[in-house]
Amino acid sequence: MPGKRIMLDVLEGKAISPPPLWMMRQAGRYLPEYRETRKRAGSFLDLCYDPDLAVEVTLQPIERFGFDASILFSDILVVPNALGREVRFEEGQGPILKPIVAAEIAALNGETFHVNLEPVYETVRRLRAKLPDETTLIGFCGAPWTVATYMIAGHGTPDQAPARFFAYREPEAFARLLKVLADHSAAYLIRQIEAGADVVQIFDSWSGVLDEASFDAFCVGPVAEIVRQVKAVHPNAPVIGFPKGAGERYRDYREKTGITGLGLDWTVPLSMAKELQSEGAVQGNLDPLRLVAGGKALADGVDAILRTLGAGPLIFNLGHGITPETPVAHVEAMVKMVRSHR
Ligand SMILES: Cc1c2[nH]c(c1CCC(=O)O)Cc1[nH]c(c(CCC(=O)O)c1C)Cc1[nH]c(c(CCC(=O)O)c1C)Cc1[nH]c(c(C)c1CCC(=O)O)C2
Repeated sequence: MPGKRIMLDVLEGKAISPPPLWMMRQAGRYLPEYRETRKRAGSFLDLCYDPDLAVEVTLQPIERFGFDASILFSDILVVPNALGREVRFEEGQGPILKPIVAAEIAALNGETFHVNLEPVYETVRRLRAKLPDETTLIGFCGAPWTVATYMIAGHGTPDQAPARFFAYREPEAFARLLKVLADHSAAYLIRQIEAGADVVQIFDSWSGVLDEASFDAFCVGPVAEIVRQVKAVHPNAPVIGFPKGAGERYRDYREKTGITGLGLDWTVPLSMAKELQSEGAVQGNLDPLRLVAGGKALADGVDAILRTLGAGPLIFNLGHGITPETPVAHVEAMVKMVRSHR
């Protein structure tokens, strides 16, 4: 059926064979054409805020591989940046922010939030106009907990100890930070939907470092609040939640947050993924390192997912972002394997 966005059918609970396919971080450094465009932008954030260049890199993986979905090229850290926090990306180091202290949280200022993010909305509008009809356009934001971890530490850490300490030592300031982030992230997603995003995904990359009570309070609660606010304005917009590393807590994340689709990291057992699929669409979950390795490791990984989950509502994806050292030929091989599944 020409012009049909099959990923939206899957998010309504339908099984489609072969399943729709896209990759987290599909526009990025593993692509030579991305590295070329990247050289023309000043900083990484300049690239995110330049609609001409952001549209160009968003479309690169669609043109090369014909994925079923396109994800807006941006970063989760544009939200703190638009709230007035300093954010930089250092070559080979990842993000650097000015660490926020408790006393600064009350002063976080959303007055020019949407003005600052207007280039992102413009990118979404142009993408929807340029993409093939059958390509689903995904908007996104980071979950409040994950964004807060970078705001507090000022950089990536292996276990997010600075944010966990902050949450325990300054509970009121921390709750306020999560609330500011949830409200602004919801408003940001609503604007992306109004600009043309068909689906939005909430990346909770660091949900796996929390104990049970903190997971409920810092991940589930704020994501549920975002979903509530988005659905109040756009009741039919599908929302995908990706609580990376949530383990056992994947079991009730969808129900407690109200998300439509559930993004699975590669450690989620396929037997559990199959159970989760009985409640609605799942997305995932190939280990990105199988894609780097290629050959039998890749074929076995793809095959296991398709065999176990292929008869239910599945969006084929990686279990986390593609890594820069991935050979393009391995991506081509994966696309062929998924597309030949019947
Ligand atoms: C935690 C997080 C961030 N950003 C993001 C997350 C959540 C997903 C995840 O866990 O990976 C989300 C993100 N970042 C980027 C996208 C683009 C859309 C896509 O293709 O998926 C998305 C969805 C581009 C990017 N974001 C970044 C790059 C690389 C920077 C460059 O090209 O110079 C890209 C393409 C930089 C970034 N941005 C961030 C980090 C930690 C880094 C450095 C590590 C790295 O380089 O991979 C924060």
